[in-house]
Amino acid sequence: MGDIDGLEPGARVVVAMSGGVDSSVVAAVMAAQGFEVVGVTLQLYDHGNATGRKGACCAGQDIHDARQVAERLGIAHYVLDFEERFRRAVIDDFADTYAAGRTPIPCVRCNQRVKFRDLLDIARDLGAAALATGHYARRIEGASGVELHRGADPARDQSYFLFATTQQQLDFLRFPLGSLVKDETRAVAARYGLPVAEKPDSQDICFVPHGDHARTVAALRPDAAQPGEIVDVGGKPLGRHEGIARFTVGQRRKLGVSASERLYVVGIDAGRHRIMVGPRRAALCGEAWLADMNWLDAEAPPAAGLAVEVQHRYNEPPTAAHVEPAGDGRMKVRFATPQVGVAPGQACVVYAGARLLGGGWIDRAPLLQAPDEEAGAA
Ligand SMILES: Nc1ncnc2c1ncn2[C@@H]1O[C@H](COP(=O)(O)OP(=O)(O)OP(=O)(O)O)[C@@H](O)[C@H]1O
Repeated sequence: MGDIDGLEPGARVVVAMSGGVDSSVVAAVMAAQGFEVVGVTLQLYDHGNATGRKGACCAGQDIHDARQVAERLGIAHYVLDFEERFRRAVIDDFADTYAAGRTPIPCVRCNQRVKFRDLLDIARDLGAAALATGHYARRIEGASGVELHRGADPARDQSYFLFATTQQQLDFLRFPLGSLVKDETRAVAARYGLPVAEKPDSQDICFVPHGDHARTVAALRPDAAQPGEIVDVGGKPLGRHEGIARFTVGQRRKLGVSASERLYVVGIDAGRHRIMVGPRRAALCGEAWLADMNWLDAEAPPAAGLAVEVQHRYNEPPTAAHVEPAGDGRMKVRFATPQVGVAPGQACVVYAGARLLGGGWIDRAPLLQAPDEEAGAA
């Protein structure tokens, strides 16, 4: 297992332990290699709040699992109450983004605002030489600094969620699972007799029970759950919906309208609680404007018109594109092939092969065929 390079033998390392199999394996392997491992688990949310019992239900189980793994390994382990910070930095942003008709990615916000900021500071305060996580991404020492690369397991690669990582954070981080595939991780867990070796993979968004994100948003921002109209690109009503938070641009399932051809969400008008749908040709987008761009190689922002590959959604394959400054602080991406599902709020991440160069938040993604004015654009 690679990627613990640059650390002195026996150095103190903080491992971010979620209670899942991945970070448990990181802790086990680093402890076995002689590092002084300090496990830290963040209490991020608590579905047991309603019962008044702290740590009840899922979050509590994960903390319990992390504690058991730490005991088994004989390492120090701390649980930190981050609920308030996580709510402010991640959950509120998640709800606000949906309420604005956009599609959030809470995992990036969590890495950016919680794990790689507050937790990283705590690791430094604890005198650690590094903060290690169970992310599937590779960190490679390059000629001009540390580079971030896709994880070796294409089905697990999490580099997309790490696009907002700064060079300074990357210097301190370690991703020891980056060169493994998940089956290997589970085999290592079994070899070390970790109680979580068979634990199922965690759900998509840790703080959303049963994957029902619309319900979570509705509880926080009732406005996003207001019913509204579903219209075609000409503004003609086709049906009704139960809240804009149930939709993302590019969505084609569970639209609740029947049509002779397959329909996609092409726009979400939060002000009018309106979802606009259209056939594939109406859903195509040739360009996107990215805000809050983060380049990992700060010395070398790309030349105008840099030819790269971009990924505009986690589950989307990368696609050829040109990236250039838009002149207003944003970056403009021109897709070589028009794309469907370029959703404001998602990240558009720029790669050169397996190397992650940077990324930004999709701010605006105009459709190739502008819809009628009255229908309301994305
Ligand atoms: N509550 C938490 N406390 C501390 N670290 C965490 C927590 N949640 C996640 N992490 C860290 O962030 C990494 C990536 O988080 P993610 O939610 O994607 O986990 P995962 O891929 O399901 O991994 P795992 O099997 O370790 O849960 C984890 O491997 C772990 O190092």
